[in-house]
Amino acid sequence: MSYPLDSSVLAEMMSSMGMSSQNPNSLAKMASRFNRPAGTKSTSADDFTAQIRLFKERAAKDSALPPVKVDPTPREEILLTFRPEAYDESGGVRTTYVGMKQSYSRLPLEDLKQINISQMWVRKRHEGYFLLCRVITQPFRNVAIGFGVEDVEGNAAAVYVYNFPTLTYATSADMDAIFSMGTMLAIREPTYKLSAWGSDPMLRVDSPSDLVFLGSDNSIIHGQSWESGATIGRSLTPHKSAKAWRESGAAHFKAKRWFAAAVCFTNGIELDPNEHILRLNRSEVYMRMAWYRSAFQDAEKVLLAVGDNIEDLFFRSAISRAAKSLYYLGEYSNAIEMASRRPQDQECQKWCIKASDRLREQASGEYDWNSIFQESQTASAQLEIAEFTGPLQVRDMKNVGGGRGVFVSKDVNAGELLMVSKAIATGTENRQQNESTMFINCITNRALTTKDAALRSQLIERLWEESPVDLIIKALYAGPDCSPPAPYPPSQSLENLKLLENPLQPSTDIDIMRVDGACSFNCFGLDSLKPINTGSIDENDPQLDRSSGMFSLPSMCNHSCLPSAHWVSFGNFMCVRASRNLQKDEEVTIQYFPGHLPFGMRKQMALSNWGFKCRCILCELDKEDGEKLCREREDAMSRTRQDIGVRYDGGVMRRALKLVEDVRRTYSDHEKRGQCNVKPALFNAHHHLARVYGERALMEGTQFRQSSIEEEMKAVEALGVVILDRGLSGKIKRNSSLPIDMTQGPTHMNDECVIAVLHIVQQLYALDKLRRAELWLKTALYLEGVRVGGGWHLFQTRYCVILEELGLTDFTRDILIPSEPTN
Ligand SMILES: C[S@@+](CC[C@H](N)C(=O)[O-])C[C@H]1O[C@@H](n2cnc3c(N)ncnc32)[C@H](O)[C@@H]1O
Repeated sequence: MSYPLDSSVLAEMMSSMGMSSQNPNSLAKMASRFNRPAGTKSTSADDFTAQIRLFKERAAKDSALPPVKVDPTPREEILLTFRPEAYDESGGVRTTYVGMKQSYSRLPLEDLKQINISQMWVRKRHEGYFLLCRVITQPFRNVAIGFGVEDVEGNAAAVYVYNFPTLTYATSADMDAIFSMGTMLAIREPTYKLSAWGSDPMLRVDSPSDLVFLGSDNSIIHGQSWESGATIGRSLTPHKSAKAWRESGAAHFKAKRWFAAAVCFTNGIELDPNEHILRLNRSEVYMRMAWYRSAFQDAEKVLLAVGDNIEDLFFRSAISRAAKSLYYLGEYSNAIEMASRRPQDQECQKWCIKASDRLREQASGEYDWNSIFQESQTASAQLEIAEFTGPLQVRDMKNVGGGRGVFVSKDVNAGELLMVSKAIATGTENRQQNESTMFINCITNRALTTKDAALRSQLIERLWEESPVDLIIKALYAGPDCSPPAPYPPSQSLENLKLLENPLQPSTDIDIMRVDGACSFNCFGLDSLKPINTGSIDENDPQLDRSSGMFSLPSMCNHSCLPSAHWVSFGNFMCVRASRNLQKDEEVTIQYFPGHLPFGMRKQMALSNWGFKCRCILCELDKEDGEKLCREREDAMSRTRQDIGVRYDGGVMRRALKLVEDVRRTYSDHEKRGQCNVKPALFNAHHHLARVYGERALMEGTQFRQSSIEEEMKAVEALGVVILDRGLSGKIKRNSSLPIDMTQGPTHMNDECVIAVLHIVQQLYALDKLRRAELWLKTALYLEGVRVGGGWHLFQTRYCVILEELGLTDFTRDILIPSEPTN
C-alpha cells in the first residue's frame, strides 16, 4: 500500500505542529524533512520504526471502521487540484508504503456491473462493479500518477494510479500520451478512500491492471449519455489516420519514450491493421523495452501477412526482428530456424551464430568466462549468455519458509557448475535521478534501497508484458501473509499463455501484494565480480555495480552461513557452484549474506529480512559460544583494522600476536566444535599476523617468511580448507597433487582466501622453494575455481594487479598453462 504524497503519519505530525496538511505541496515538503531516501542520513532507526508502527496502526484502525457515504468532491476542486501549476515536479522526497495487504481485480470487465461515483462508499472496494469514467485534467506524477475524472453522471473524483509500468520517472509528455484528457477508462472493482491529508475521497488504483483503457469502439461506451456532454476538451486530439499515428510514434521513439511510441503505433494498427510498417516499428519499440514476446508476436504477424517473399523489405525486417526476439527469449533453436529463412542476410547470420553459441553453452555448461567477466565490468551490464541447469531438483522440505529447497540429483565435485541463471528483473541504483521516493516496505519494516525499488518497477513491467513471469512469481515464496507458492517449476505450458494485444492492457492481472512479498524474500544483491585490487574501494566508481536481481531457480535455494554452494554474479547473471563434493540428494544451500559477519548481525539479518532462524552448524556453534564470547570476538576483530596499512614495528607485532590469541579464545572448545572447524574471525587474525611477519621478514630475515607462511596456512584452515601437506622443505608428500584436500573445499570462501594463498606462494617463491610455490599457486587457482570458475585466464585477469605487486606475474605466466577447461 502506498500514499500519493505521504502517510497519515505526516499529516498527524503536521497537525500536531499546528500546520495545515491539506495542501499536497506542503505535505511533500514535510515528507522531505522527515523521510529521506536510502543512503542519506536519516532520522534515527527508532524514529523510523516508530513511524512505520504508527502508519500500520492507523491503517489498521482505518480498515476497522465501517464504510461511509461522502459527497463527491466538487468538480471545480478537482480541476483546481490538478491544474498544472499546482504541482512542483522538481523533486523533493516522497514516501510510499509497500507490502500492505491489498486486493486486485481478477474479473473481466464483461462480468462486472457499472457503478457511479455517487453510489460509492468510502473505505470500500466495490467488488463486482466497475466505474466508467473519463480523464478531465492533465495527469500529474508524484509517487502515483494522479488526475481528475468524471463519471457519466458528471460527478468528479481524483484518481491515483500506482505502479503503472514504465512510468516511474515519466515526463508529462509520456503521461499525456497515455492519460490524456478525454481518455476513457473503466476502473475494475474500484476502491474509494479518504486521502491521507484530509477528508477528500479519492480513487486509489494499486494494481495497474485494474485500469482498463477503452477504445472509442468499445461497446461499454456506446449508448452512454454523459451529463457534461458527449465530448470534453481533449489535450490530444486523436489522429484520424494510421500515418499520423505512425509519425507521432516515430517522434516518441526518437525521444526514447518507448511506451508512448508503442501506444501510438497501436492506435495506428487499430485504424489500419495492414500497415506492416506500424507493426514492425512496434516490434522494434517492444524490443527496446525488453518486451521480446510481444516484439516476436508483431514480427510474426507481418511474416504471416507478407508470405515467403524473401525480397520483400517487410519480410526481411520481420525475419531479423523475429530471430532477435526469439534469441533474447532464450529460444535459441527457434531463433536459428527463423534466421535460416534468410541464410544470405548478414544480420540473420549474426543471430544464427549467437544462438548456436548459446545452445553450446546450455548443453555443455562451458563458457568463455574471461570474456564474460570483461563484459560484466560495465555498469549494469546485460550479458548475452545462456542459462544452464546442472543436476538439480527442487524438492519439498520441512521447517523452511516456502517448504522447498534445491537438491543435487547426483554426486558432484567441489567447484562443479550447478546453475547459470538470468535475472527475471534487475534494479540499479540511479544516482542521476534528482528526485527520490522512499519506499517503506511494511513486510520487512525497512526502506527499500533505490535499486530494490527499481527492481520492483522492472518486475511490474515484466509482469505486464509476459505472463510466464507471472507464473514464476506465483511459484516464489512471498512470505507468511501471501498464499503459499504454487509448485515449482510452474507447470502451465507457454502455448496457453495470454499475449499482449495492446500495450495499455496487461497480459495478466497483477497482484501487487505478491510482487512485494516475492521481492522481499527473493532479492539478490548483484555486485558483479571485480578485479582484485589492494587499494580501497572508491564508492563513486561507476564500475561498482549497485544492482539487485530477482531469479527463478536460485530463489529455491535456502540459506546457510556454511553453504554447500557458492554464488557469484556476472552482470545480470548468477552462477552457482558446489563449494565441496556433494553426494546425491544433498541440499544446495547458498549464503544470503556473508557468513563471516558477526553472529548477532547474521541472526538479525536472517530474521528481519527473510523471517527465519538459521540453524546451520556455524550458527549453532556461535550460539554455544554464547553472547559474551561472540561480543569479545567482535571487539577483537575491530582491533585488526587499526593496524592495517601501519608500518611494521614491535608494537604492531605484539598486537597481532595478541589478536590471534584473543580471537582463538572466543571459539570455545565444546563438543560440537568437532563437527566444524570453520572460524571466520580467526582467518582475519592469522591473515593479519601473516602480513605482519611478511613485513618483518623484509627487515629482519628469512626466518620470518616461514612464520608468515605458517600463519597464512592457519588462516585458510580457519575457512575450512584442509591442508594435507604443510611442509616447507624436504620431500614433497604428494608431488603431483595439491597440498590441500580437494574434496572438502573451502565452504567459507571469498577473495581473501585466494589472496592468503598467494601470499604463501610469494613467500615460498622468495625462499626459492619453486616446486612448492608452484603447487600452492595451483591451489590458489583451484580455490578460485571452486567459487568463481573460469580457469587460469580469468584468474590472471582478476588477480593481475595483486600478482604484479607480489612479484609473481612471470612465475604465474610460466606455471599456469592454459590447459584446463573453462567450465
Ligand atoms: C529465497 S526463498 C528460499 C526457498 C524457499 N524455501 C521456498 O520454498 O520458496 C527464502 C525463504 O526461504 C526460507 N529459508 C531460507 N533459508 C532458510 C533456513 N536456513 N532456515 C529456514 N528457512 C529458510 C525463509 O522463509 C526465506 O524467507
